[in-house]
Amino acid sequence: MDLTLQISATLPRDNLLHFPSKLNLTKLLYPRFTRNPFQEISFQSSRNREPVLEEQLSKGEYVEEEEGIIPCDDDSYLSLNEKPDRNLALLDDYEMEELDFAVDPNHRSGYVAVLGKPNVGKSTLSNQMVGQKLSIVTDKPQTTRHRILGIISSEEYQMILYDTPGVIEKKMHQLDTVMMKNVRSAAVNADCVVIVVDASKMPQKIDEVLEEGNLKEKVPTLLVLNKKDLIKPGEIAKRLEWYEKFTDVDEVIPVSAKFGHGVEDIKNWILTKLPIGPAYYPKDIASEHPERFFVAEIVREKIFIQYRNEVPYACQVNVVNYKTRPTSKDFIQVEIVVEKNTQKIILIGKEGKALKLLATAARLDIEDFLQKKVFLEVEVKVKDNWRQDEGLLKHYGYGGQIRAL
Ligand SMILES: Nc1nc2c(ncn2[C@@H]2O[C@H](COP(=O)(O)OP(=O)(O)OP(=O)(O)O)[C@@H](O)[C@H]2O)c(=O)[nH]1
Repeated sequence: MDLTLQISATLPRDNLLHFPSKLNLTKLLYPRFTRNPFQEISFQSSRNREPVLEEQLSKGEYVEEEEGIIPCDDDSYLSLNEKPDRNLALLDDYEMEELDFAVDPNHRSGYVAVLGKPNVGKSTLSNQMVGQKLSIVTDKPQTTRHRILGIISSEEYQMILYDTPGVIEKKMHQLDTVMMKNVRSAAVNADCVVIVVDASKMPQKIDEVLEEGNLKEKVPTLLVLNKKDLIKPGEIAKRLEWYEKFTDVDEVIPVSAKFGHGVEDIKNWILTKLPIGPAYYPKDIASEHPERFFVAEIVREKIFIQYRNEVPYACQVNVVNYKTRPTSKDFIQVEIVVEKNTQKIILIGKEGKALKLLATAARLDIEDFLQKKVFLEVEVKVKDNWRQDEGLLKHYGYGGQIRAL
């Protein structure tokens, strides 16, 4: 039984990202894990911390919580690696009863991997399908780093969507290699695959994407010809013909993800490919990622929008402290990790103006996302070559596990 199953079986159902039934808002609550009560707790202020402890903290062996610095056990992490066993189901009795899926023998559910090269519109499409912005979207390639899980439910079905990092040929950093692993692990569990290409570009073979996805046996594959709004109808017909002729996919559908055109056609295609079976998640849940994951992604999106060239790619955003306060604004402390001091200087800007601008833009979006006021504190740190450091990459969640608290 993997960790995801255990979590969902033991946690109250309010701990996942929900779609409230009446309000068209998102309420996010992140999983709270029970800690081993016998775990040793040490108190130490950050000012006079031992260097060894500092290193263990940065490697993720220890974690700083309200009660002090405590050893970080596996229970502190949420595994997003495995596809849960449908028969064990993630649902407790209450949820099973609520879903009443035994009554509907035609209910369908399954996993869908959204694959493609960078900047083709995978995240835009995934957000449109989920009906909510879960993945960040920018005009720069390679902004998606993790697999982002989005859940689309109706009475008759549940589609579990993985938006993945763009497939790249040249892997410059260990981070790129890990990102491609995330593509593979999304594809390997998929019941069907959606490959997105940019219709405004000359047609290209999709072999590289298929190879990176490591699709062992043939799964139903849809090719989505995105950004059709950028070309003339006659051109769309030509592209369609080319992809039907030169790729081994089951169907080609032209869409404009940005404007939502054709998105329903994609959903209908997926639906015919999903196996019959019960839901994996309660129906009002939109994602399994915790609140802090989306907060970090919003800050990262703002970095991509505000800064140019290499700087955004050298940034890692970590939420180091997240306190919900019933009587005042929630307190969120974020660190931006860069690789060089020169990048830190650019991020902060003259008299701290650039960082202030960034923090304000991020705070406004976070408040919009969480539907509540927050106090956001942003700090910039330098960690040489973090993109090459396997331990740090794992700690930052690139190994398919993210901090749950
Ligand atoms: N005109 C037009 N632009 C689109 C469409 N879909 C996406 N875009 C734009 O294309 C750019 C890239 O979109 P993303 O959704 O971030 O692309 P991605 O494939 O997830 O990118 P990576 O993170 O590099 O993998 C953004 O500027 C989007 O606004 C579309 O249908 N029409």
